[in-house]
Amino acid sequence: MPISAENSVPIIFVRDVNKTYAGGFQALKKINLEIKRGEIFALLGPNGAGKTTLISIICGIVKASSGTIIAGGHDIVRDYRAARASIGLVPQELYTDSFESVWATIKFSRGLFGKAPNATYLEKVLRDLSLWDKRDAKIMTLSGGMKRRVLIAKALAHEPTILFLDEPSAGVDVELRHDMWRMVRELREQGTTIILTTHYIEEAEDMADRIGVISQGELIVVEDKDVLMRKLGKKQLMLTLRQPMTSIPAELSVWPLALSDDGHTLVYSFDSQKEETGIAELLRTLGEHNIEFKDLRSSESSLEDIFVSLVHQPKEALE
Ligand SMILES: Nc1ncnc2c1ncn2[C@@H]1O[C@H](COP(=O)(O)OP(=O)(O)OP(=O)(O)O)[C@@H](O)[C@H]1O
Repeated sequence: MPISAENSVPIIFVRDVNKTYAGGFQALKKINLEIKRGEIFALLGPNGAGKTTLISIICGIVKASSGTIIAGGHDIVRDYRAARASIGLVPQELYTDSFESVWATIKFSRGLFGKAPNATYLEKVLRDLSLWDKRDAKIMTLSGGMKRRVLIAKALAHEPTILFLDEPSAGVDVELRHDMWRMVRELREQGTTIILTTHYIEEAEDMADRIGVISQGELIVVEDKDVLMRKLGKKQLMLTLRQPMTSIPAELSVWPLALSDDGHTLVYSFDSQKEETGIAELLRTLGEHNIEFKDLRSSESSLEDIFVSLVHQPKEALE
């Protein structure tokens, strides 16, 4: 999407949002977040971290205890209808046991947001989701996967500029996942902003422009995916030894080395950001001590490794 003054303004502002549920549990702690127009933003976090709560607040389903949210230029409390009209939400749960047909349901959804009928657009949405043949079927007769497709069609029926997908891949088959991600990419190309939560971290690694990590109600990181991977990613060099070891020799104790349980592999962790990785010196030192290896390979941490270290030792990971 071309950069212009209009699309450089974030499409969602979340300011100092707190949420304490009726029982006294604080699910969100002072969340501040800006979502850029036209980006794919992945919100990651372990179970119960507060992802659905945050999405539900932005979509006006749950009320924040304090704080302000502007979505699509509208305050979500003072100007709820206008804010909500700019948002499409694909929720986690399937509450679609309706007697209505697929077509009637999405037509109704569009009307709810005050949009003029547009059969051509709705047909495209159904075709893109392979639902066109099912347009006259009653929703309650559809399979779980088909119902999920209907939820996506419903969310898109009023042509929202912001689309939320809450755990879109949970329990869906490969085909639907492919269709969904193809659509998401297409929507992004047309300028739609997409915010998703997912437990499939490889998916966020594939799809997202930026990543937010939420843990115990706090947003601990918001970063460009590539920057995050570069900044927090660690590399490892694995050396398969010619002779297994029972422990790391004392002369190598200054090196950050680990030995595999079977004693066959030495693992050297290094910071790929640094100019000096230390590999050349390590290999020289091994040679001096007649430690021979028969194979050598390197690996890079995945977003999943980074996510796990962030959630378990946020301070260490961010230092
Ligand atoms: N209506 C509610 N009343 C009280 N506590 C709630 C309510 N809804 C959610 N919570 C609690 O708030 C916390 C955050 O829940 P939330 O559903 O936002 O997490 P999540 O990150 O979406 O988790 P998951 O990955 O499991 O979907 C959890 O501890 C949950 O038990």
